[in-house]
Amino acid sequence: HFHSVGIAILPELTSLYFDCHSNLPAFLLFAFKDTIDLSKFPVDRIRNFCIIAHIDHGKSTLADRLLEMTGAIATTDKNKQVLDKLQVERERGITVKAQTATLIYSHQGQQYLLNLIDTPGHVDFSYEVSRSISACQGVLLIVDANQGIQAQTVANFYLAFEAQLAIIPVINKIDLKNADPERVETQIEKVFDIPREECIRISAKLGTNVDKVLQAVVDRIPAPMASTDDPFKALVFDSNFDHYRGVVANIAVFGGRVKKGDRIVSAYLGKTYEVNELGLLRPHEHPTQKLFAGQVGYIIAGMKDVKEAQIGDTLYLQEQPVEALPGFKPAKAMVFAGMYPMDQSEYQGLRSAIERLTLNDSSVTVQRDSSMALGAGWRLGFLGLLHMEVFNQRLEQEYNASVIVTAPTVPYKAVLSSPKLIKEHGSEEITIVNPAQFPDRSVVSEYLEPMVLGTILSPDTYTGKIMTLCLNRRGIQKNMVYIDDQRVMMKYLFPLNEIVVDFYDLLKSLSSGYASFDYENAGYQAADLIKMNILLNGQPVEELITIVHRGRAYSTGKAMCERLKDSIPRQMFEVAVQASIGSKVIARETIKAYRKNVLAKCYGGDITRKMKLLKKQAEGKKKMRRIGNVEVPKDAFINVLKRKDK
Ligand SMILES: Nc1nc2c(ncn2[C@@H]2O[C@H](COP(=O)(O)OP(=O)(O)OP(=O)(O)O)[C@@H](O)[C@H]2O)c(=O)[nH]1
Repeated sequence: HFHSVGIAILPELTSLYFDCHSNLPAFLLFAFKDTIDLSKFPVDRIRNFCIIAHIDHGKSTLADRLLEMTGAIATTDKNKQVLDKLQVERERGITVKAQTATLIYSHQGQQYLLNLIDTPGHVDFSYEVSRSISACQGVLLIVDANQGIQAQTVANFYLAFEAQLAIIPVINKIDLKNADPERVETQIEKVFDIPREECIRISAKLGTNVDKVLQAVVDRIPAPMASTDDPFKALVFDSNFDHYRGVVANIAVFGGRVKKGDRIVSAYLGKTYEVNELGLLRPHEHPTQKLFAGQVGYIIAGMKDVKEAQIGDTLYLQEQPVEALPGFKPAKAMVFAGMYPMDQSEYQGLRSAIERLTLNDSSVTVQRDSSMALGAGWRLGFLGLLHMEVFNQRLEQEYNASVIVTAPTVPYKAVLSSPKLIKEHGSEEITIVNPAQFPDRSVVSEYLEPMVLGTILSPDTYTGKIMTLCLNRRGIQKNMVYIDDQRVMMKYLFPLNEIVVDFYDLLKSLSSGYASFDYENAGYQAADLIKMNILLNGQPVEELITIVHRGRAYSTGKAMCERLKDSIPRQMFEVAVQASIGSKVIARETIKAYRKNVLAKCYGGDITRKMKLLKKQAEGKKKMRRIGNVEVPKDAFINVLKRKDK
């Protein structure tokens, strides 16, 4: 038996041998390390938890330390943010997709199986947090010892609190010079009503007190309520797509057991599949023979599309049907934008890139769309603007696709008054995700706009500026409380449209980075809305059709024209930039003519330099969209919406 194992894993053995200076212990160590007998972990020695926090408070760093301390990964400098696998995640230093890892931890002579789910901190991805929470019994709520409680700390706390999970407050970054754990403990007592004695002070970076976190996980988080004697029942809490093996679903087993070869049914679609592979995520896939009640792992069962492994779906054995678990609400798209290929010849390529990317992100909604100006394309729905930017960046980076993205819009509603239209749509109320299709006032009895309840936390020195900003964005203050002697928490009701593009950036800059913001859906409200067109030399620009509040039409139109003037380079002729409502022009700017001669820099006849410059100019042009005879840089469509409130 040893011989066969030894040959199969020789490279690992060699390196272990050098570490240990003795062949045999290394050999045994590896042999033990690689075989996990899951049946040795009865339910009472399993803990399922996730780490939740405001962005950058150190979730991923703490996850790395926990993985290292339990031997799931080696202690090297290379293991920074091991769970952040995507290129965008590493570049932007943010977690976009929740990841799972199983750890084996020895505590007071017992071995425990700990399932850790790392979650993203940004508001756009709070949907990932709520689904991670549904697979857990407890959370580590991380708070930065310097920054204290922030908006997402509050939002995430309530997600865990409402799900009745055990909450372990962890104060991170105590190594920082300005760390003030005392003050953070006061905030935790005041805002969350958790006694300060329950807080664990750590430095995830240096590893200080991280062992106490592991102990607390075992001592304070209850074991899952699940029994291996029940019929098999599992919750799909995440899924992703692998080109070779199909859908890999992450599951939390709520009862019974499942093994390779079993025939399972997805409750949502009622389809039957055969289990090809299953196992743990440590954090890389680690196949096992079975998965038992209480455990968290992955399963591959020949599903061809992530839609077959719906998040929140229940899996059960074909011969033992069970009642489906409650599941959870599907993610709701809050921001819509059109996506079109730069050139219609790239349509097929872009289609397959979008298809492949959405295979892995089921929260993006895709509808085919077409426009006179842009040709055939799609209208995509995202959870927020960052989500949209990340998706766009992934399209460009991972699939080398070049796309035109139209100005983002929120889902408005209209209550129709025309019986003909009501019949056509099959209902009185319609949702409008494409401003070009905004119905005229004459056929509508009421327009409705989506609202959100925003939470802002900030040092009180910025309160005045923040209140002015909120007022400018049609915000209505609902509440304001002090969470300690210097910091305030404010609640505002906003139209989603007013905060979706740049509110967060402005809030950050006017508070020197100290204020934080989060929001949740707050239904719809009636609003006086109109459609505004932007024209370039008299030609309407479809990407820039905007729905505005009537009272804002003039100022928004003026600001958009001004910004468009700044984003469009001068052309060889004069360009008029206009905003209009119906046929009435409400604002105008002029871009003066200018002749750009790229060859002016070349003296004489160096032909290769000349060719190089011409090529560079042609590449620059590819990033431009031609409207009438005007060249517009493709990022102008989004930049033009970003306001510069004072
Ligand atoms: N000084 C100090 N820095 C830390 C500590 N823990 C994390 N950091 C740093 O804080 C920054 C953010 O840490 P991450 O672990 O990426 O934070 P996160 O909460 O996972 O961030 P998101 O995934 O984007 O929500 C990184 O630069 C870390 O190096 C700590 O204990 N001390």
